[in-house]
Formats: sequence, C-alpha cells, structure tokens
Amino acid sequence: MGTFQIEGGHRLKGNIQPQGAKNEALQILCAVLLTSEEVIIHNIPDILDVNKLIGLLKNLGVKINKKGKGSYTFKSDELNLDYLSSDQFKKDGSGLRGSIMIVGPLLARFGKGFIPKPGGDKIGRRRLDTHFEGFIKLGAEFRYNKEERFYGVEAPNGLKGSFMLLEEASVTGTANIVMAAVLAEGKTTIYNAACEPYLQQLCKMLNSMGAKIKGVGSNLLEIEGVKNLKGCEHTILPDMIEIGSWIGMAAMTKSEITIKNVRWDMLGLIPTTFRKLGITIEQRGDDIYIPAHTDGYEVQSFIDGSIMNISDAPWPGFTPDLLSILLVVATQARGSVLIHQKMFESRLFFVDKLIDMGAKIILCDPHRATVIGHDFKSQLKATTMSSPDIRAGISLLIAALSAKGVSHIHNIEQIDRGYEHIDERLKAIGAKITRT
Ligand SMILES: CC(=O)N[C@H]1[C@@H](OP(=O)(O)OP(=O)(O)OC[C@H]2O[C@@H](n3ccc(=O)[nH]c3=O)[C@H](O)[C@@H]2O)O[C@H](CO)[C@@H](O)[C@@H]1O
Ligand SMILES: C=C(OP(=O)(O)O)C(=O)O
Repeated sequence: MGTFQIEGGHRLKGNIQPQGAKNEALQILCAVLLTSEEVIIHNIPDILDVNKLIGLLKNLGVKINKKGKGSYTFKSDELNLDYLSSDQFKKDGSGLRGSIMIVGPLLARFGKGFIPKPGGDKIGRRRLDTHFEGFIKLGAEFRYNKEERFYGVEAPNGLKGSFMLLEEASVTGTANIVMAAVLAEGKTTIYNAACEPYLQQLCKMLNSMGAKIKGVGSNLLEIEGVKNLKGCEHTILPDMIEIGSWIGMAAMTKSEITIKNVRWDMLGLIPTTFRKLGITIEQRGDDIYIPAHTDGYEVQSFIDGSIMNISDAPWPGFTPDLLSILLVVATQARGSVLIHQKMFESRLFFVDKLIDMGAKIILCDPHRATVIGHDFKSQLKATTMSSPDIRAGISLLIAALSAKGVSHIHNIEQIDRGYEHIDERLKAIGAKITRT
C-alpha cells in the first residue's frame, strides 16, 4: 500500500487541465463490446480503475492499441468467452465497480453475460437489482450463485424490447440496460432513467454507432432496437468530479487556480453548490477561475435565513461524489452547514479523521454531518490517516494540504483509482507532496 507525505500550509498557483471522466470512461469502454468494428476513444484517463477495465477487456480478447496519451483503438471481433468462466475473470471482475457494465453488451450480442460481485467503493450497500430487473424485463433469465456471489443472465433466443419503470435511477444500471436494449428486438422504454452527462455521452456514442435512442438527457429514454452496430470515434468529457475536487482544493488552500476547458455546459449544479459555501467561481470562456480566498469564504443561508443544507440527488441534482469534498471545505468556512448524504450510508465515517485534525463536525447519523467552520482562525493539525474510499481519500488530501505540519495518507490506491498522477500535478502547482 502506498503513502503520500504532505507538508501542508503552502499555497498553490497555476493552471490545471482536468482528466477525462472516470465514470464516463467505464461506460464507454464497456460499449466497445457491442460491435465487431473498430472503436476509437480519446481522453481516456490514466487511472487505476480504468486501467483495470482495459486489462479485463484485453483478457476477454478485445484487441487494444494505444495511439497516444489517452487515445486507444478497440476491436471486439474475436472475443474469448471462455474467459468468463475462468478464475482470472472472477479476480478481474471484482476489482472495480464499472466491470458490471460488461454484462449488458455481452447479453445483447452473445446471449449471455456474467459478473462476480463487482468491487468499487465500500460506501454502504450497493445493490444491483435495477440492472438485473431491467435485463429480466428484456426477456433474460437470471441466476445468482450466493456462495460464489456470481451473477448470470442468459437470453438464448435474444432480447425483446419492453417498457420499464426503474425502481431507482441507477447510473450504471441505466447504462447497462441501455447497452442491452440497443440490440434488442423492438422498442424499449426506460422511465426513471439516470441522465448524468456520463449517460448522455454513452447514448451519443451509441447513436453514432447506429443505435436509435431518443430522449437523451431526460429520464425517459426510448430505444428502437437495431440488428447490429458499427464502429465510431468518441471523446470523453472532462471529469466533473475531478473539477469539483480542484475547486475545493483551491478554496481550502487559499490558492489562485484556473481549471482549463471544463465544459461548463455539463457541470450542472456543481458551481452553484460550491458558491453556497461562499466560494468565488468565475467563468472565463470555458475555464473556471478561482481567486485566492485570502479573506476566507462565508456559507450562505436560505432566503428565509435558515441554516444551509447541502444534499445529493440523482442528476440533475447534486452528485453524491462531491459531498465529501464540500464537507472538508466547509470545515474552514465562516458559518455552519448541514451535509446530508442521502444515497450512501457509510460515506461520512471518514469525518472522524477530520475531527482528529481539529475540525468541528457533529456526525448526527450515518447520513448527516453538521460542520461548524473555523473561518481559518484555527488551522487543521497534520496527522496520519488511511484513505477509506476514493472521495474521502481526496478530501483527506485536501485537509492535509491546508493543515499545519506534515501528514501521511496511507492506502492511496483508493485515490489513484480516480485521480490521474495527482501527486505530479499537485507538485507542478506548488504542493509539497511525495509518494512512498
Ligand atoms: C462507476 C460509477 O459510475 N459509479 C457511480 C455510480 O455508481 P452506481 O451506478 O453503482 O450507483 P447507483 O446510481 O446505482 O446508486 C447509488 C446509490 O444511490 C442510491 N440511489 C440511487 C438512485 C436513486 O434514485 N436513489 C438512491 O437512493 C442507491 O440505492 C445506491 O445506494 O453512480 C453513483 C451515484 O451517482 C456514484 O456515486 C458513483 O460514483
Ligand atoms: C463511488 C465512486 O466510484 P465507484 O462507483 O467506482 O466505486 C466514485 O467515483 O466516487
């Protein structure tokens, strides 16, 4: 397990180019299984989870060529489906959450799809019911081996389009069902579909491959099945969660940072929500400019004067993946805020580490934490900690960068899952961080 050593209290300054979006990349990479033709993808982030999925695709027989930084070609014309019954597949498939999305494309194209219980963040229960209920609606037979925690779906006679109202707007669930439905016979309607930019991008890519998906960007998708799909070229969006992480980092370290080419039109409520903590975010063309917050930042209140409350909701609501970052940034704000993580039940436990560092936080219950900001009157104290999940990990890193003294963060593989060469990029803008 790797460790970051961070000497806190230094201001950062400069430009940041965001990486390609992790959660989009995981969907897009699975979609290459839907065609035997070549698919070219640009802006693939060089991060642990994405590299693991590329490794899995390679073991499945996908021909993969790296063409340049972030650009690859994929050809799924001679797959080795026996790999799906191998021990290696059990290991590869359980290594990340995104692997679950190979099931839809395999089911659609080859009539069967398998997956061991996927990995990903340990942030509470992460059910897969939406995925499999969707496949069942399309006519697949489902089985689950409880002992081995191995899921399987089969549709030897092909899939048939259907109407489905999803129980919850699951992100990877919607992607999986869409990828199955594009090759099903007839029309599929998915209501209560997730509609994150990740999904919009996936649908855009599938349409460019010859799929017929309507309603992209909404929670009502209408899909007319086609017989087969062709190759395409696709570019992944900048990672909005990484962009939010840089905003938080800039504010908490009182640094002046420009985040380049962010695709403002795809950021949803992210800028608005950081502004609720009093953070100045300027739009300069397609860049985000964050001035040095030398006088700190003040939490706003609602129109009726009541205490600020920030919570997550399915898109276009505020993404749950940035709540841990907002929470850490709030520890130095002027004022108090209630952070309410509605989706995941174990994602706020990392606040213990922040409390150890001197932050004023009351963990009300597993979903809610009240943060009473220090207004920079008291600096956090450096400490040694371990990263429990990807977003808690980056939040602890932000805390360490603003703290007094030298901190150590263990288990940094959690951060490497989703942040491309974070130490190198931080060093380039003035951070004192080393990897051991
Ligand atoms: C690889 C990937 O893309 N991972 C993302 C994906 O995970 P993933 O697709 O696994 O997450 P889901 O959207 O399925 O659900 C996440 C959690 O939210 C709950 N839930 C979901 C929808 C809803 O309407 N109500 C509700 O309570 C679910 O019960 C579950 O506990 O979406 C999550 C929610 O944005 C993000 O945190 C993850 O980063
Ligand atoms: C929870 C996350 O990832 P995953 O779904 O891959 O665990 C995340 O990206 O914040």
